[in-house]
Amino acid sequence: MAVNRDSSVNSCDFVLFGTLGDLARRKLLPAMYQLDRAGLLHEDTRIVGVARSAMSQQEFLDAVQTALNTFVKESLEPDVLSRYLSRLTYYSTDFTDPSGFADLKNHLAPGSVMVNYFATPPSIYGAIGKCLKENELIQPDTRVVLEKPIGNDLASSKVINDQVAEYFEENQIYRIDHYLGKETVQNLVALRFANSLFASKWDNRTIDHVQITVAEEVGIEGRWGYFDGAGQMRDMIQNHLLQVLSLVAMDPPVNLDADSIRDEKVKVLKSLRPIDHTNVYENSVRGQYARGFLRGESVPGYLEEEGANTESDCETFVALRVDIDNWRWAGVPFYLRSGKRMPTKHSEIVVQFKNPPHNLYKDLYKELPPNKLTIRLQPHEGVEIQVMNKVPGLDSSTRLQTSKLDLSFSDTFKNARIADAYERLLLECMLGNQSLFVRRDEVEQAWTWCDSIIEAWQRSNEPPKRYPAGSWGPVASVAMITRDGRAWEE
Ligand SMILES: NC(=O)C1=CN([C@@H]2O[C@H](COP(=O)(O)OP(=O)(O)OC[C@H]3O[C@@H](n4cnc5c(N)ncnc54)[C@H](OP(=O)(O)O)[C@@H]3O)[C@@H](O)[C@H]2O)C=CC1
Ligand SMILES: O=C1O[C@H](COP(=O)(O)O)[C@@H](O)[C@H](O)[C@H]1O
Repeated sequence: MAVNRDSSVNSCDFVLFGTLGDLARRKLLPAMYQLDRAGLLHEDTRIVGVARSAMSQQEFLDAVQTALNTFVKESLEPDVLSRYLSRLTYYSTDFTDPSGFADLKNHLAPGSVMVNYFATPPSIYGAIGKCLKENELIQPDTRVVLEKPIGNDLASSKVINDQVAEYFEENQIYRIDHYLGKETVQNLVALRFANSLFASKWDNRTIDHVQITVAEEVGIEGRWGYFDGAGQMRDMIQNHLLQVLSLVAMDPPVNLDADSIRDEKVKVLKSLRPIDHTNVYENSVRGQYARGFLRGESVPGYLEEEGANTESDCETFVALRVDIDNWRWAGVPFYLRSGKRMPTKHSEIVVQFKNPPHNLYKDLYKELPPNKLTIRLQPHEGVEIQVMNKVPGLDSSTRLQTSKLDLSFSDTFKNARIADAYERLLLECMLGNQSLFVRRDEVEQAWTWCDSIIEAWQRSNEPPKRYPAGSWGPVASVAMITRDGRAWEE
């Protein structure tokens, strides 16, 4: 059943800064096409692509069509394509030159809400804000969408947030974490709060521990320049994994309003037990992939990637044991791991429940296999519950077996298309709903916690542990969880 809310999108001027860049071509322009195809763009909505290169309108349309041909999975529908292309205009300027913005208003429709998407390096967010302001292009209903990373640490994130805050109020700022746009991540909230089965069993009385794995098969995809200055901690943990953890661990929000949800998420982030030089060895593992095999093919190690600097100690894998020091989660560890060049792309949350207080089947099992709730984020999106069952039969002694209640999205919601995360996020932004976007205090709290770990790693001066590409990371990550008498879900 649909949540009752006004989903009609007002007409927007969607102004895409960095329209010729990788993100715009791979994700944003295709996502807008899909929204148009689904009838979710107002007929007056326009898309203004802004970039530095001089280019004619026709050359721009050709470039967009090439991007759509390459990155839209379905074949393009001619009538949708022509409607979509007719919404587009190209505007060329340097984003740091206010005089270059003088004509931009001629591309905007009076009465439309202006949604500015900064698909550019964060270092120029402030400069673009200044140019918009000086050209009187910022109204109270104007919005701005910011891409990650917001900074490289707490200090630099504050600088970027301060720069943007000079021109936009917090209720105008939409910070992207594309994991929040994934269907399965949104389903987490529904699963937790629309089912009494879970709502009443979601704390340290029933749950033993939680695992969150985001494994990527890809390496750094030619992005050495960016990635080597970031590493997996900043690239994935600081944002995506901590956002997922917050949704798993948060208390029930008062309602589904953006700030109600974000208030609860930030409380979780504030309750994360700090990891610093005193406890970093027990609670963290850093790894870096070496040459290995993926699907039978030899793949290069991190230090052999294009653009590589052979000295780099940058991590491509992180495993963490995280404690949440609050009433609900005291004594329940959350194990997080994320890495590049894992055997397969595979992201999931596993909630492992405690065993019943007394084992009636000790003749069969010294310890009963635990109930597990697995939320498969991607691929094969779905939810699975591991339960114990009696094996049918007239045997004199009872036999038990673990089996799975499997709610695969593709089987359950037949023919439902799983929208790309950016489609959902762009739509919500045009609707003016900030609940799937990250508030400033969340970003800064996440940085505070991650900075302490990064600092402890730097202080220890220990290089990351090597793991062969195509494996599940360094053995030290297995040792970390085994010390607690637990095991990673494989
Ligand atoms: N690509 C991805 O998958 C992801 C990207 N991001 C983030 O999104 C943002 C954009 O990334 P991406 O698309 O990969 O980057 P690109 O470098 O491919 O694109 C950035 C665009 O910004 C333009 N630009 C930069 N400076 C100026 C300027 N002063 N004036 C005018 N144009 C300028 C560039 O123009 P020109 O070509 O003329 O230099 C380019 O078109 C970054 O913050 C990145 O971290 C986040 C998640 C994933
Ligand atoms: O933000 C990022 O995410 C991708 C992984 O996203 P997914 O949707 O494919 O799971 C990651 O590869 C990239 O390094 C990072 O910047």
